[in-house]
Amino acid sequence: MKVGIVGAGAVGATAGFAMVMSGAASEVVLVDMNEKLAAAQAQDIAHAVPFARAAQVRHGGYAALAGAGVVVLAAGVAQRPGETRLQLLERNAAVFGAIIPAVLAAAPDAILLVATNPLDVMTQIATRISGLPPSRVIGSGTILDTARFRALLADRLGVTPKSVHAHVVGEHGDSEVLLWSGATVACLPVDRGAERLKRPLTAEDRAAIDEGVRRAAYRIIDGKGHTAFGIGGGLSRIVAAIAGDERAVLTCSILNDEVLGVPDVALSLPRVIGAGGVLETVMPDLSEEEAAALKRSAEILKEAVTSVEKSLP
Ligand SMILES: NC(=O)C1=CN([C@@H]2O[C@H](COP(=O)(O)OP(=O)(O)OC[C@H]3O[C@@H](n4cnc5c(N)ncnc54)[C@H](O)[C@@H]3O)[C@@H](O)[C@H]2O)C=CC1
Ligand SMILES: CC(=O)C(=O)O
Repeated sequence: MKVGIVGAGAVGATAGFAMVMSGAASEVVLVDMNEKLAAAQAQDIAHAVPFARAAQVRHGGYAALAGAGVVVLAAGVAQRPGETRLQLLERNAAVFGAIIPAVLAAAPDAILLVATNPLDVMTQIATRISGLPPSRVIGSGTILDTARFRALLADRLGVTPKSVHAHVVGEHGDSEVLLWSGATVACLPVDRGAERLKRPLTAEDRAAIDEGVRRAAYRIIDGKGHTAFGIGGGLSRIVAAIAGDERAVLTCSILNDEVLGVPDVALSLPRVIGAGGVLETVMPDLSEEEAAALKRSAEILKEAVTSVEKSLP
């Protein structure tokens, strides 16, 4: 599948690299207002193709996106150390107002895959600006936070992350909700599995994992200025699910009609992803505490989107 990427910075370029190395995309086109950067990133990724499956990688203007099945939106500004994702809102909303009409003029049938932060609000804004159905405007959402949760739990339990089934829902950001009640390992609820693995989970372990997931981006940005590898892998995974019509269950963000009484809000829930984009949404069973936290997350996002809606085109 041909994939366009608008925004050839750290996230866009790493996603392109991951798609080429994993074989998720057969063609990658990078577009950026900084054409010199897009050209350099495309060349650099193209030089990895001999080590991967055959793929074409190039840069271009918006017209070069024609025929793309997915266009990743990774343009905009990133957090500075200490800044929250929601603080980026106004600056990145203006960027989407400029780029989405240009993307759709060139690739009207593409699924939009949003990476720009604040992720959920940008997904909602992209849905509104594009006029596409929510199933075709997908935010990477908590696919990254879910990966972080699985990685930290797996490390604590001494197993591979692929053997840990645990999800993060809600905002891709500070109010995200780790679903401990549904987490499993070795066909057992995670607490029982941990005991049988002789690595019981204490309240302190859970708190440390929660903090490790929720604060991961802040810590990485403090150390290296940005995050890119985790999200690059996550975007590539979503593209593979669409390209292969996999019906994979991934935690991604789309505009929901309603979440726990909060209307018209984009946030992440487990979604079935295939050729048409989001094919189904599966509301998980939640403990009372998790339901309250998810509702709070929806309210925070609704407040943020309402604050920026007036200035939208
Ligand atoms: N969804 C997620 O889990 C993650 C999201 N992000 C977000 O991804 C976004 C990109 O982050 P980075 O790649 O680190 O930033 P970056 O600054 O390295 O790249 C952004 C690129 O967007 C381009 N750009 C800006 N305005 C544009 C426009 N109007 N048209 C075309 N190109 C434009 C810039 O020239 C730049 O090359 C940020 O909002 C960041 O917060 C970052 C990590 C994880
Ligand atoms: C920056 C960001 O959103 C992340 O790494 O989670």
